Amino acid sequence: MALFSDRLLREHQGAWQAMQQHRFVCDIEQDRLPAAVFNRYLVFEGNFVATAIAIFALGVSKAPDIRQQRWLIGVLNALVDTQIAWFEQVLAQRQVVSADYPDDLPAVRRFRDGMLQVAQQGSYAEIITLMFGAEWMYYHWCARVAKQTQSDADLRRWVEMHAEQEFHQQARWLKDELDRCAQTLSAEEKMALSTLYGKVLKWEIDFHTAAYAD
Ligand SMILES: Cc1ncc(CO)c(N)n1
Repeated sequence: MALFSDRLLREHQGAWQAMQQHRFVCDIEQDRLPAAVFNRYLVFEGNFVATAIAIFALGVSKAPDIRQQRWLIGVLNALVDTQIAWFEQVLAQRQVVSADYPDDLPAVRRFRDGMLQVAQQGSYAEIITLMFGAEWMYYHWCARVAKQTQSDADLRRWVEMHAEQEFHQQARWLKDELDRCAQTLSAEEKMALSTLYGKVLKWEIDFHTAAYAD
């Protein structure tokens, strides 16, 4: 049986490829991402991790049963403990001060507010679509790029964190969970999720472009 998640990937192949071949991704793959771009990305990305915590928390509150809640709380723990701690340490060590960077760039705001608004107002299936959109895409480029060298140790660690088994399983769980949700959705609801998935990829592309000041 054709999986709904695979249908989304197929329907948005163009945006998927644009993200996989994004300047940011290719610069990392070729070990030529300017440190200033990475620092700027770290500020935006650190803020997004805080948003992701809010999104997953809304997922916990809207989840159909304890099985999903147990898993999502595990994800929340990883974000709250491992990821947030990593940002605090890396930003301090690189002497990156968040206040020195713009906090109102349209592309960064659109991604954050778009994701958060859907999570607040939308269904559990919409939340799973958001995070499947973000994580499955991210795992794929990080797994590819991790085969190459990153001279910046912090950048190397960041890529590894998203190419590792634990993150792969997290992204995989979202894919399976989306397929499980889709079994009980109407054709119209599935069409709406496909549109949402396309928006997430578009927001992601623009978010990554915003790391470049030019
Ligand atoms: C911007 C962005 N998209 C997706 C992921 C994957 O969780 C991430 N960490 N950051």
